[in-house]
Amino acid sequence: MSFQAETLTWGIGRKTVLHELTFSVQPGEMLGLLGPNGSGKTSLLRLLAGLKTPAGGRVLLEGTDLRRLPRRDIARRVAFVEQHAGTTANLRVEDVVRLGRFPHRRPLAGWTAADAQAVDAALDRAGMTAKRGDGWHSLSGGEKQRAQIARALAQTPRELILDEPTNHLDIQHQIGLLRLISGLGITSVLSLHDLNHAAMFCDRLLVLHHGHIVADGPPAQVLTPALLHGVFSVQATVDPDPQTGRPHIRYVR
Ligand SMILES: Nc1ncnc2c1ncn2[C@@H]1O[C@H](COP(=O)(O)OP(=O)(O)OP(=O)(O)O)[C@@H](O)[C@H]1O
Repeated sequence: MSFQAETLTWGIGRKTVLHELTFSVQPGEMLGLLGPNGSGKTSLLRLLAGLKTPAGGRVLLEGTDLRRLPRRDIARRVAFVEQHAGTTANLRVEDVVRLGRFPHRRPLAGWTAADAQAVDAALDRAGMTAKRGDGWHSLSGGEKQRAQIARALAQTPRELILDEPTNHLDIQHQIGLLRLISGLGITSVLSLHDLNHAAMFCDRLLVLHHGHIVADGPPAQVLTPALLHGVFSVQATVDPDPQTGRPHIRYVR
């Protein structure tokens, strides 16, 4: 098992945001996290990345409670692309991507050929090689997003967590990014708002509603008209795509 959440609960002040969530993520699986605005997706992703501490229950990473793992050990294998991640420093794209190597570097050790190779490969996979020398502030929103993804890939993670990674991307780059993630062969957990994209690429979908898991399974099992109406308050028909057999949603206006 990559991640296991056991009766995971988190809240802020008196408000419980996530209610006793139990689920697991298999190694190599691409898990899509769906839910309306405010349903708790970002909170859950931050708990999985060890950036928040559960109020109840726990998160296990390959069987070990995240709270027992040093931050650096987590960073060596789990990469997190946050929503609105950025930097105020005037760094070049390449410098931002190089930050992904930090958890792998030993104190006083220099920059190695393996570090350079990981950065080059990450820039290439994220389609950012041509922009590597550009200043952060000169990038468009979508380019910043892809540079953050390159930073995460430079970390050579075994688990990749992404919070709405297709935000700000044009359609070509949305599809390209989801294809890239699904082709990595590593465990990934990502929140998405485009349900058809989730159906096209994810192995499994987990749906949150008011901080509760209301569905967990393969896309064809999860994305039913009843769920779309009950959770997302939309009328839609769902048919299997003739080529892939995966569900395709048509919304009713
Ligand atoms: N630091 C915080 N302070 C106050 N409320 C918070 C905080 N973090 C989360 N919440 C609340 O928890 C709930 C879930 O928020 P979260 O950002 O996890 O939802 P989400 O599903 O990612 O939403 P969206 O799709 O809009 O990004 C919201 O009601 C939010 O206001």
